[in-house]
Amino acid sequence: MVEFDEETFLSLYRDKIKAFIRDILSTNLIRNNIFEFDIEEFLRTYPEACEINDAIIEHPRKVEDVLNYLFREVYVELFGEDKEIGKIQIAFKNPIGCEKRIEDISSSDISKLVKFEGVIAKAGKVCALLKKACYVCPRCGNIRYVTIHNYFELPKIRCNNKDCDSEMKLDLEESSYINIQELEIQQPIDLMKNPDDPPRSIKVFLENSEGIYSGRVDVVGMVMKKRTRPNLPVFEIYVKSNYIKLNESYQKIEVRDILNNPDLIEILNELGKKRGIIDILSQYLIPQIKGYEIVKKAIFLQQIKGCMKFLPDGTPLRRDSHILLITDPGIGKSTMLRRIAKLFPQNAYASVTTATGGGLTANVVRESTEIGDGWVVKPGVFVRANEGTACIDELTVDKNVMRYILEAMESQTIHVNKGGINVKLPAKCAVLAACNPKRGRFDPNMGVIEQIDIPAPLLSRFDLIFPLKDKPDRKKDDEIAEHILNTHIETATKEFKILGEIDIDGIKVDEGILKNYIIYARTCAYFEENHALYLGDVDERKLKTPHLTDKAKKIIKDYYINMRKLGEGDNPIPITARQLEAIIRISEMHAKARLSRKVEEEDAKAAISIIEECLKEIAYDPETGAFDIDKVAGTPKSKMQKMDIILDIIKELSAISENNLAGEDEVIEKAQEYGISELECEDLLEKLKKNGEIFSPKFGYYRVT
Ligand SMILES: Nc1ncnc2c1ncn2[C@@H]1O[C@H](COP(=O)(O)OP(=O)(O)OP(=O)(O)O)[C@@H](O)[C@H]1O
Repeated sequence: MVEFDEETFLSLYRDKIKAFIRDILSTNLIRNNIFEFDIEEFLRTYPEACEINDAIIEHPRKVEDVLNYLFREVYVELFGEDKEIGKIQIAFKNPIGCEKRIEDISSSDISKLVKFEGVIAKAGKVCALLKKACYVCPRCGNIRYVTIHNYFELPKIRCNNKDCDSEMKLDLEESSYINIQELEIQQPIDLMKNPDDPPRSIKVFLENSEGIYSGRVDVVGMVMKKRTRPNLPVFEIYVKSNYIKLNESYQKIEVRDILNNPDLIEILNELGKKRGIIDILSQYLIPQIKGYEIVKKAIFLQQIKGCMKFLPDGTPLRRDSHILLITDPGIGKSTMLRRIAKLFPQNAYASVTTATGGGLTANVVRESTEIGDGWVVKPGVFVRANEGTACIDELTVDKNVMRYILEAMESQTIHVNKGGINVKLPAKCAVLAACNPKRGRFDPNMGVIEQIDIPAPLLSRFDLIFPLKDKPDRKKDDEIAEHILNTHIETATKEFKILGEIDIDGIKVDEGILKNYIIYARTCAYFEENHALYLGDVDERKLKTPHLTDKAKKIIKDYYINMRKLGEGDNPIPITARQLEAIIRISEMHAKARLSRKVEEEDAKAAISIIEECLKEIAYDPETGAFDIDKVAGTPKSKMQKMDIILDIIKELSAISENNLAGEDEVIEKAQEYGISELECEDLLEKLKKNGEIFSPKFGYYRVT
């Protein structure tokens, strides 16, 4: 390491640095007591001063002290003396050549500047850190201000008056403090050399923090060491930082990569023109699973996401479609979910068998921390999947967990308020959930909805619900067996056909092209008008996106009106506005998936056919032989009628009884006159009790509320 000589440094860079600081101070306000020294910007202004970057990386603290001193000179020249100036800190931004993976940060980096990317795995409370310590000499009254760099040991300061050498005392009242927050940053799986290794993490002390609790971040900081035990020469590594930036969303970064690659754009645009491109790419999305074409298509469209739309007041409309797979065992649901979770860094997988409610949403727990009172926020899967897809397997194994999932899906934010930490974390993600039926396998003699062990409020959150039954079918079984055997042969011989790249009219499509196509479509980057936005500062509100044509709007409206007609009179209500919005969202996804500038008839028809595929499986009421969307909301029309009959029976019996109560046996006996079996009557009584429509003041007796 080249030694740092302050004299030489000042002689080389003093004037350039002061001029650079003066320019910035003359045009920018200082936010949050941080002056960001943008190294890239400085080198663009003074390209001949390139060694300064190495000096900063090798000796960040010494250069920071010199810059602090020069900053103060310029500040006083421009604005005069200011007692607040002592609190202002220098933050290094955009250093060049010190990017590292978390797993590569080691003792050789101690006291050096590093830049790394990671996901916030834990975030403590924002506390106050003694930054500029005021020391007073008890003998001669001399005062000294000392910047504290090492949090774990306060320096012993002696008086520097010529005839006094007393040890000075710390005056906490006159010292100045800054915010500090303890974070644990975890290496993202997509940046791991070996994704199967346990992810590495590092402790970061963020100075001047405004409070950051989740997200993927870029960190620039100095590697420090902290003795693990007083008399042991062993040190723990951590990073002291005052520059942390929420990573730009992956879409923006990837779009830039695409837009800077004209050949790739040409391939993607060509693909968008191919007939049946959506069906082809949907099948290629999950190559290891044979069949379930419409499910894979819905999952592919879910990855494309709907159009970003905002109300006049700036409120974003939900553009994600939530999908639920309810399958017999061994269908391949876990394989599908894991495949989607691995597709993009912002997609995440969790199984309710191992996750807790907090693990899925966010937890505030007490942990051993270096600073603060130990309360830390641990973002869960929904927060980590922000802007992506949360793949939740075995959804129904824990009823308590479903309550957490409902909140996340309704508000797309996770609110945590515990241990003095009160924050809202973003969880704008699509949900791809999967579970088995109530009894583990579908019973062909019961309706689908009765076999779904999910509370109605959560069930109705899903735009698309696919019950996948494992019915023996010679042709299908033959195809699946052939497919599984071939994929196993391919993985053994490494000659990939099914799992390898595909050829679409001469265009070779591999996983990379597929991912780029999805991002290209999802972000509407195929609109030339959006290129400038993505190459500059992206403002989603200004993005051009496809919109419904009149013909598409008419098709959707006619479908909705006709389906609602089925609900006239005493018929069950077949569809609600929520399904209408789902059709709009899926139509937009379909248009984007073929790189269309408009949502046209074919998109509307495709969306309706997907919705119909679901409705016919889950909202079909065998008793009435019609669609009944209330089945999804929990009570089909025919069941609603039966509940009304039971209520009337209880009212009649209560009116003529001495104790004004209806006995269960009489209710069951009377109900049989209306064709309601004993078992069903007991089920209906339970439902009515749960709805609070009846209550039981005495065991075996009921009264209408
Ligand atoms: N249609 C299919 N095509 C190819 N492989 C399949 C298909 N269905 C199941 N498999 C294979 O069967 C195995 C079981 O799949 P998986 O574990 O995803 O089933 P599952 O639906 O999650 O089962 P469970 O509900 O019991 O968890 C996997 O190796 C999967 O690749």
